[in-house]
Formats: sequence, structure tokens, C-alpha cells
Amino acid sequence: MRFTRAVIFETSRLATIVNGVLRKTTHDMELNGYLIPEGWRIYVYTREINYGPFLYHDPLKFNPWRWLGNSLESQSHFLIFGGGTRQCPGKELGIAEISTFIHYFVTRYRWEEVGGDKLMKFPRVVAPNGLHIRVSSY
Ligand code: HEM
Repeated sequence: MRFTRAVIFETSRLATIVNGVLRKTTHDMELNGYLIPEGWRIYVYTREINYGPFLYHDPLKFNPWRWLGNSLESQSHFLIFGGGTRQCPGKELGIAEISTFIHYFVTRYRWEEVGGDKLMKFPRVVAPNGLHIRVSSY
């Protein structure tokens, strides 16, 4: 399911689920000339990285093909599931669950939006009043 995986990554990139990750410094550190003292909690805001024009060509375009045939997933800026030793342990399970849902939803059902619900894009993609769809089987 290589293409389904690419669709999941592209959707998560554009409609970021987790905006950032938390870390705590274990010793004084210097970052770009700034001193971050030991014991400080840092919120690493990863959301904007997903829209970086230097990292993703035409970043606001939904383009699942960008994930195929290159190693975007192994880049250090790929932080949809966090990074390092605390990277999400449920990553592959989550992808498997979403893939299963998409497979059955797309192959067995049709759907249409009803009600013209509003979508908010910031601080994250949400439908404040819900996203109402009418589902029917093929
Ligand atoms: C699309 C689905 C998911 C996304 C986008 C996601 C995203 C994330 C992110 C960004 C983190 C923070 C990682 C870090 O601090 O570097 C995280 C942590 C975590 N996730 Fe997920 N996650 C998903 C699904 C799941 C599932 C299905 C499970 C378990 C069944 C799970 C369990 C956890 C746990 C236990 C942590 C804490 C890990 C730690 O602090 O060591 N996640 N996840």
C-alpha cells in the first residue's frame, strides 16, 4: 500500500495532527547563539516545518506523489511522528489502522459533504462545528 502510505503522509503534512513536541534540557546548551539553561522545558513547534518551501516543493499543494521514489520519510525534518528516541511508538500501527479505514471507505462507500461546514486551518485543521457527510454504500 505504498500510495496509501503516501496519501497519509501528505494529508498529515498539510493537516498537521500534532503541532509540536516537548523536550527538557538535561544540561545547559547553546543553540544559534542562545543559551538554554538546564531543566528548561522546550516546545519544538514542528508544524511550520511541514510547509517549508525549501523542504517541500510547492508546499501548499496536495501532492502524495512527492513521497514516492525518494526518501522524504527518513529526512531529519520529517517530524509528523516526532523524532529521536521518543518518536511515536504507534507510528506503524497508526498508519496500518488509517490504511485499513481508507481502503474500506474508498472501495465500499461513497460520500458527499452536506451543510457546507467551515474548516479552520490554524492553529490546526479542524471543523469547529463538525464535518457532516452523507455516506452511502456502492
Ligand atoms: C496518525 C497517528 C499518530 C500520530 C500523528 C502520532 C504522533 C505522535 C507524536 C508527534 C508524538 C511525540 C513524539 C516525540 O516526542 O518525538 C507521539 C508520541 C506517542 N505516541 Fe503517537 N501518533 C499517532 C498514533 C499513535 C498510536 C496508534 C499509538 C499507540 C497505539 C501512539 C502512541 C504514542 C505514545 C505512547 C507516545 C509517547 C512516546 C514517548 O514519549 O516515548 N501514537 N505520537
